[in-house]
Amino acid sequence: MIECHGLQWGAGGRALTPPLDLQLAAGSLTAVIGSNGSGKSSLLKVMAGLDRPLAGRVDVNVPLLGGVSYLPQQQHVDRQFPIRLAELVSAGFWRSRLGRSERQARLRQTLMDWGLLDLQTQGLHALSGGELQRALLARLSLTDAQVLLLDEPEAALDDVGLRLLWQHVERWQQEGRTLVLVSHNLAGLERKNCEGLLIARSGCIRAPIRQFMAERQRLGQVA
Ligand SMILES: Nc1ncnc2c1ncn2[C@@H]1O[C@H](COP(=O)(O)OP(=O)(O)OP(=O)(O)O)[C@@H](O)[C@H]1O
Repeated sequence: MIECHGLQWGAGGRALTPPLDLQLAAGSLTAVIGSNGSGKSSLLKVMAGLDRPLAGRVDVNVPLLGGVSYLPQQQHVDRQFPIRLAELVSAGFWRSRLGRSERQARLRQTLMDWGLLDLQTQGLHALSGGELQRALLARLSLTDAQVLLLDEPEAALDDVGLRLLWQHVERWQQEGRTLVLVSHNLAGLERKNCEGLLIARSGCIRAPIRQFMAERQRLGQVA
């Protein structure tokens, strides 16, 4: 579903890792891990088509428009932008074929699912960090995209929010969607039994998260 061929990425013309060759199957869940500044978010942006690679290429076997959904880190959201929470979430309907009444029903249900119904008329500037994160995830959960790229989806969420997130991740997997998420929460990922991709200057390593946990001492800092 996602293939990287000799991929190099980075800022200011400086590649962050040696060339990466990678194949992620449809329906897979991959956690991108690595220390601060190693290049995880930058990799996700290249996969999402938001940044160009320095070398090599990424092939995503779905249309980039509508086939791929990207969850940014919330510091990239302009909180002064004059829209209400419900309008932000509704952006998930972009390219949807649902009619007006179906959209209204689905929006209401999604706001309820994420505990946001009472906040739907609130401006973005008036939301807490966790509320904004839930809204961004609610927007993502309205899309039909087959590829979901999530940059630190756990950020700012409380226990209830985390439970909702992982319930959705499970559902998206059952629906056969391909998920790539950036995380620093290795212990949490180990419990989900997911695949990892360690981003490091010396080279990227792909292995189950439990293996990274087991070899933490030998590998040094991995998240
Ligand atoms: N717009 C930019 N201009 C210049 N350098 C940048 C830019 N964006 C990122 N970088 C640099 O590229 C490197 C990788 O950044 P990136 O955000 O991908 O790291 P990360 O692994 O996601 O880090 P973190 O765990 O801290 O979120 C860092 O050294 C960062 O300073």
